[in-house]
Amino acid sequence: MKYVLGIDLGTSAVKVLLVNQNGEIHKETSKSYPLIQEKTGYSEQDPEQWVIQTIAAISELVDHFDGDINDIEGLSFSGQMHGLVLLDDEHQVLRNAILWNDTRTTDQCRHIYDAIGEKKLLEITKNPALEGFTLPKILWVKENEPHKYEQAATFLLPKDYVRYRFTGRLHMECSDAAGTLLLDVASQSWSEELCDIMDIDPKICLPLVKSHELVGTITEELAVDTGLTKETRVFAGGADNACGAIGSGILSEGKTLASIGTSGVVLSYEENSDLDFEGKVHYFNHAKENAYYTMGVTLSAGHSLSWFKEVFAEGKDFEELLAEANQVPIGSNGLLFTPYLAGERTPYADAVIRSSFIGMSDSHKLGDFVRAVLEGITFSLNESIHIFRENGKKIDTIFSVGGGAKSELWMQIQADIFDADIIKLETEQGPGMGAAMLAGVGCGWYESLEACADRFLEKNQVFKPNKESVKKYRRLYEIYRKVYGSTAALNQELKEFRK
Ligand SMILES: Nc1ncnc2c1ncn2[C@@H]1O[C@H](COP(=O)(O)OP(=O)(O)O)[C@@H](O)[C@H]1O
Ligand SMILES: O=C(CO)[C@@H](O)[C@H](O)COP(=O)(O)O
Repeated sequence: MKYVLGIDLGTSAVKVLLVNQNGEIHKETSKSYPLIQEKTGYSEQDPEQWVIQTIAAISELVDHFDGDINDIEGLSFSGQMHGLVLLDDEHQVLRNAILWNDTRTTDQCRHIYDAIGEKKLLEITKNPALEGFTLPKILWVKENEPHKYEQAATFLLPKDYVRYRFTGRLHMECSDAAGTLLLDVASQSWSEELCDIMDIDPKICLPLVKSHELVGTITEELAVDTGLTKETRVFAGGADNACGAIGSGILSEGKTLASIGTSGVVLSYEENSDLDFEGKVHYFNHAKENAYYTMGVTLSAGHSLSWFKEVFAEGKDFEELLAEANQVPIGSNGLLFTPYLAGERTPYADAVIRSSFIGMSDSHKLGDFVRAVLEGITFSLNESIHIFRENGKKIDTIFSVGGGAKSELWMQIQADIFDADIIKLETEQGPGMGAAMLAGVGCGWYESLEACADRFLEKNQVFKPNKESVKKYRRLYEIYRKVYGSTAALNQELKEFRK
């Protein structure tokens, strides 16, 4: 039996799947790394930690592998999007990576609009200027750390950096490059016009490769560190949401994905690059060739639950917390939560907004708060579904992945709030499975991603919406939607008191 590795470089941890030719997960490992949050709105990670923990996860997996190591034929990557990794001309990292959920770049976004105009930006990149994207981060470094910017020879996205360390080869890959705001999404090439207008040397943009492309084999050093053979083939991989889509079989029109990882995402497959959502949702290249997807993003989805657990329920694990929430009725006994811990993207592109608990009373217990957090995150994702439905998309079935899909309670809450069937696959690790599928197709096991998906992906469970619960949640959702408007101005005033 032959195997591949699917490596998902998430925000909370790197997760590695060892998958065989039938799509069965033979082994999996995970290693976490911290977020560095110097100030409110800042979010960074040390790229060296990604490399160290990826090597540690693979070598642990290899140590426990009882087969022939030569049978692990290839690997590929899925990665958290948008994060800026700057390298000097000797390929040394110049500063911590500035991540997708870092919102320090509001001024730079304004500058982009002033320089290009919203219409032109949408024409080229298909997306608005949002704080999380990479171009505003490059401009922030240029303005605030000019000495670092002057030394920068190139930039990379998180998984492209780890792949570079595995192979010694520098590339960027299209599905991730789409999230930089420097790519002409329709032609899948860097926009020289944008570089020119933003006064960025186009030489810092690396050659682009496709997700399934073979970029090389692992270096001798990495083979020693991981225990893999140096013949192990490395395929480019994709943005985590594009890989999550592949790993859930979102490979044709009409299919929808909900992912609850650190962020939350609702994603819809698009055949064409010429639809117009007026920038209300993100519009990126898929990791399947010549395909696209649209997507709404909740910045702090799983992150809100992890934050709550760390601050208010230290020592409890997720299962215990969710069991308490399961004792609480729909609506959390009148408690509502908005998941704006680090600002928001869809539908409110607002870096200043912060979270609220509305309706707290002295009768509320821990379980009420946990349920309110789960419901608030899911209401936020429902706002993206709302946009898709308003634009004529029929959404009656949704594939759900990410850490949040480990919980049956949360899957049922999704079914009831989204009013759609929620499908759980054999693994909740869609992005890692998508990366493994790119490697499997790259190794020639299957002639297409679709053929691979037919063999690899199996439904495990379907969560159906309950009519009574759907009705209750509709009423609550209307109340939830009023919270943003009622708290936006208050948060502007509170801004000066933040760290
Ligand atoms: N047992 C669980 N039940 C529900 N949610 C969980 C559970 N375990 C983890 N999570 C959620 O999943 C999130 C991590 O999901 P993951 O997909 O691994 O994220 P990332 O890819 O961003 O690192 C955590 O922030 C947490 O909120
Ligand atoms: O910024 C986005 C998408 O635009 C995020 O979805 C990141 O790609 C991080 O993903 P997770 O770590 O939450 O999977």
